Amino acid sequence: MTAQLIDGKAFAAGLRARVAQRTAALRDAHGVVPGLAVVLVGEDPASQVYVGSKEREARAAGFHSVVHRLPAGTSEEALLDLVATLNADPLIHGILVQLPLPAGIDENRVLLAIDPDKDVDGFHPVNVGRLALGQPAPVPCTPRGCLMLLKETLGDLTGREALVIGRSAIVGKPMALLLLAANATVTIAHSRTRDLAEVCRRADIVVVAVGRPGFVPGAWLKPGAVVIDVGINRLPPAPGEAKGRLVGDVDFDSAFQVAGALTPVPGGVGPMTIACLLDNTLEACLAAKGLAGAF
Ligand SMILES: Nc1nc2c(c(=O)[nH]1)N[C@@H](CN(C=O)c1ccc(C(=O)N[C@@H](CCC(=O)O)C(=O)O)cc1)CN2
Repeated sequence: MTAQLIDGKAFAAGLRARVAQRTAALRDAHGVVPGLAVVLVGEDPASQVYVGSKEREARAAGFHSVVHRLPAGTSEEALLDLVATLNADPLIHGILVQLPLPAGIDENRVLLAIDPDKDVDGFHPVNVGRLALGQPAPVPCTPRGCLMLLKETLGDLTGREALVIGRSAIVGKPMALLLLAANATVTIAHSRTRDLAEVCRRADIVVVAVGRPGFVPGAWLKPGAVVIDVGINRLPPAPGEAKGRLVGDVDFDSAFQVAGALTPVPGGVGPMTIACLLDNTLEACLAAKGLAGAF
């Protein structure tokens, strides 16, 4: 038996369509249009692609969509001024500063400047605290998308042994909190974890976010485990290729033989990130208008 492929691309398309429908209903009933501002500093090629997709998908959902593209040499103070302007803009309900920022800009200071109620990335310390305390908060988009795919695949996660490999603030830590809130038994593994293969073999759910191509081989997996691969790594181009292939943090071919279900790269977790961003923005807009839960 080989693994079921978890189609994040299709799931994300469905989520985007639901956001677009709710957005149209909100506009028709109240004349309110969700506004998303994305800030990109510098010319990182991958970030340019992601920000372009965010702009396009926000428009397609019926949002007021604004992108601020700033040169790499932008000062931290200028960026903070822009964030303050967006915080005060009543047409903007969600603000996202694309990461990574160029060296020399203090990422934590910038994220701290975003109004927590407009922080559709869920990276502000207030929202991190709310998530840790189980209070309503915007949830970081990638782990939120992973949780949706897990629930779609497994249903109730109660009592499942879940392993998160990676402890970043953007993926690993919020992922562990979300799994805990879903009543899974959660282990976080990282670069200092001893005998990772053994820890992995006990897990019903494995979420991998380490940024190392093919890091988890099929031999580490419990047969039937559900594997969520967050990694997006571009390999060097093979002879005759213009661009290298995209691969995940899981060795797909060997994992496919052992896992019960597995996300592909591309087409797994990645598309969920932008779909969840749209959903977080709509929720932020509804909350700002006192309409949470109404659409
Ligand atoms: N402020 C933020 N910065 C970054 C975030 C984030 O959530 N907030 N996440 C990543 C990048 N990211 C969105 O910003 C992102 C990554 C990947 C994808 C995606 O759809 N990937 C495709 C493949 C795309 C390709 O061909 O290159 C896939 O996996 O199928 C969307 C968004 C870092 N920065």
